[in-house]
Amino acid sequence: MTRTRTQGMRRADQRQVLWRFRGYSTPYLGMLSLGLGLRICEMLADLATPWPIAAVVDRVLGATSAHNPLTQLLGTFGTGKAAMLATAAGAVLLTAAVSGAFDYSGDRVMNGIGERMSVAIRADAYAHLQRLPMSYHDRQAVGESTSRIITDCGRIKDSLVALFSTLFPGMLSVGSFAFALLWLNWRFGVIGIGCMPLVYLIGVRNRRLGHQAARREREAEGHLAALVTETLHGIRTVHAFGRQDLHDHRFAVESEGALQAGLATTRVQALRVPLLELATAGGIALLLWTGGSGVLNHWWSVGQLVVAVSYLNSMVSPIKSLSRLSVTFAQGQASGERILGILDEPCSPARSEAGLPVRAAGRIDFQGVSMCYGSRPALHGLDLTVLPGERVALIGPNGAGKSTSLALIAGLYQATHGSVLIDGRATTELPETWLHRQVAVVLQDTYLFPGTLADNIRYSRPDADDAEVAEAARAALVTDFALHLPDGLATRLGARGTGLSGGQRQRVGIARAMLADAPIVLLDEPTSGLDAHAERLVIGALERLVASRTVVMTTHRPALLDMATRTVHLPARDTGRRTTGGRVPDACLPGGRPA
Ligand SMILES: Nc1ncnc2c1ncn2[C@@H]1O[C@H](COP(=O)(O)OP(=O)(O)OP(=O)(O)O)[C@@H](O)[C@H]1O
Repeated sequence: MTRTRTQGMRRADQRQVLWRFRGYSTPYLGMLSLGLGLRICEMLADLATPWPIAAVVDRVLGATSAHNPLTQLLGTFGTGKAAMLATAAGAVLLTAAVSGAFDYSGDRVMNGIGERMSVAIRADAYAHLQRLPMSYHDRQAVGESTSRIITDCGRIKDSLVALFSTLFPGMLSVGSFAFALLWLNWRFGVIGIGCMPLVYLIGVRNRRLGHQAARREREAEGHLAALVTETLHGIRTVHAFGRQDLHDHRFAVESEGALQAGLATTRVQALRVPLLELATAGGIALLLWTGGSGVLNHWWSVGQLVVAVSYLNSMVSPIKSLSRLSVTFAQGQASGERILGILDEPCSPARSEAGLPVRAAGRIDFQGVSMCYGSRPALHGLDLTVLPGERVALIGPNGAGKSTSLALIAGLYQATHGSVLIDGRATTELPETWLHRQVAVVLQDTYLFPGTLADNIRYSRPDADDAEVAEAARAALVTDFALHLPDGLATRLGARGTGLSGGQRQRVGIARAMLADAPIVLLDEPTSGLDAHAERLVIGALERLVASRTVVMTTHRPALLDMATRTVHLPARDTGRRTTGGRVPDACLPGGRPA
């Protein structure tokens, strides 16, 4: 009983998944009507297709024409047998050409709707993913997110294209042929319609099995993508330690999962065709038997039986396509769930900048701030005030929470207890866009994007003109090494800035921060990986960056510490509280609140 209820609920949820994307079709309702109109015209041409053949059978080849109203039309261009055959042949060609033209236009319109909708879904999912808080990205592997945006959106596209180019026209075809059979003779109609429930049941069963298999397959593929991305990110380490075999093994384990899920999908697909063939062959056998008896009893003509068999045959092809859709939709549904898994994650709300100064004075307050990453505590009861223009260095052992403190100022995370304030306003209440303009960050390793050196400097302020970029590059000592590059600041960088040394990348990071011209500068161990010479150069650049700004830095390097006007010591987590008090949580509850 419970199981049945759960299954029922799950099925309702599944329907909801597809329904949730309906809003994306609104801009294309006009196109949709046009596409349906074209499909109806195509359908009418398809319905006319067997009639010239039937007329030939009934009037030219000598069968009875009494029951076939269209035989008269055969004589339009002459009543000689040759003329009538030529008329029938021309009519067959004409209906095929008309049907083909409508098929082509209908396909273009309907496929276009599916393609456009899926592009919009992918764009929204990507935009939303980028705006999700760091806590989401911490728990989601990069490869997994990539796989969702690329592969899952691709599967949704396949489903939408199938919906518009196969499901709608297929249902229209099946319905029209069934109706035409009914119009020909109620017995034919009953046989045609009788096949449908069986076909529907086969489709439903396939969809249910296919959905489970597709969900397992997509999860396994997501894990594979995560594995590949992580290995390639760490490819230098892989080569340095020669551990390719280890990664081969991990890949093989994940691949096995994907293989089993893929095979399950194949099994579902393979069963579909024989079941369907059986159902439709039964229908045609019944039609031949009933139809043949009707011809023998002179209830209808041979030509009409030909038309009926042709209609039933024509019903089979869309029915097969429709049943094939069950697996496509099952995959689309599983992928839809994974995309909704992104779209349903809450982003921080957009806030107005009204009443905020263009430029903050630069005061920072930590008021009893504690921070947990999930259930892992990172910072405990920190009270600290940094006045405008001060340069504070946070020092302490590894894991004391120094980087976490900087991340809280930059608004990358929210404190689980207490508040971080900028000019007296809690960062959680500030609009993200405003906060990002007030805070510039130089990290331990500057990430460079594909593009030129100048593009990478301009990343912090896209509206900066060339002169401003060149000035930032000069002040951050980027020009010194850019002069030796083939195209200066216009030199294109390799992926993640390959071709530049660590110190050079840091100087580009400093130029970025300079161009941002923010009143608050955060330095997170910006010289930690550099040799003494590179460090001297980077510190030279940093001295220009920090002038007359509020600076909070973390560093273990004495040369950088010399730039600080004050140092604050953060203790190791288990040694208790920091200087000015605040309760120290021993653990964090799973919800992220300090215990
Ligand atoms: N994104 C994260 N997810 C989960 N735990 C994290 C994350 N970032 C940091 N931590 C944990 O929080 C604690 C504080 O880390 P943090 O990086 O702030 O320390 P730190 O003082 O800057 O250390 P270090 O001197 O080694 O850079 C550590 O125990 C760390 O493992």
